[in-house]
Amino acid sequence: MSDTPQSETKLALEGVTSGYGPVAIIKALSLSVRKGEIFALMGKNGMGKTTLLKTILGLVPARSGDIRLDGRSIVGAAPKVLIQSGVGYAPQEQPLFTDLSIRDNLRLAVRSDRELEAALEHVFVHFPFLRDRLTQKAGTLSGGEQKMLILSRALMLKPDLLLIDEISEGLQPTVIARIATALRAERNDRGTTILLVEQNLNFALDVADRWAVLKLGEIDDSGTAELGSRDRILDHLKI
Ligand SMILES: Nc1ncnc2c1ncn2[C@@H]1O[C@H](COP(=O)(O)OP(=O)(O)OP(=O)(O)O)[C@@H](O)[C@H]1O
Repeated sequence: MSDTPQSETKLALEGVTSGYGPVAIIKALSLSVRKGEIFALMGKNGMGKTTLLKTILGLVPARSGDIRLDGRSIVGAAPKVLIQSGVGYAPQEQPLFTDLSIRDNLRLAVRSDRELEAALEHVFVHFPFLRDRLTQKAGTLSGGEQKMLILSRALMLKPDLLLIDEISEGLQPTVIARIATALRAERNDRGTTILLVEQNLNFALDVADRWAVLKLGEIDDSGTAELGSRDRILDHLKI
């Protein structure tokens, strides 16, 4: 997976090991994501997908190896600094403040009220329903609407690299289709690079250019999203 020329690489992991306490979850993993690419990382429960995203963001420290963004090492960088310099993160756990309004939840993603208005316009392009519901408490949104709000928050600072953790989990096909449209538009219009952790194979293969399967913290298989990928990935996801 390291055949990509350096000039076209947005994100490169080289021999990265990370985990919790003495336990290594990600094991000497190497992965490279090209600029403007949508890359789907799949794997069964507990294989380390979320840990990998958190390691990229610095929420879980890399014990060894290197992580490079646009060719520069980001190991040891503070998550806040990475987010302010163009990395968007839509976490799997519901990270909304349910008693706060939609506007206030989105306000948390930007540095000033001045930045807020322009950022809101950017997310309204993808999810126009939010425009009329800014004062509504986030906790009163449906599950699907909350996921769209979580994604909107990650999009507020117009990231160059978007890390998304199982956004499709528990969602109806119509909501998944809206999210797929938004992700394609972000990539096509702005060249955003997207690393997607997914269990929904149809959604992943619908939006992704390439995929990899993670097994016990290592890349078990990888390929381009094309006819034939489905059965190959399904084989890896069998219990
Ligand atoms: N904070 C933590 N402390 C200790 N172990 C953890 C912690 N978070 C996750 N783990 C363990 O790390 C392993 C990988 O978890 P991770 O959440 O990265 O997997 P995943 O592939 O994202 O799974 P899922 O698809 O179920 O979300 C699991 O065995 C999990 O129990």
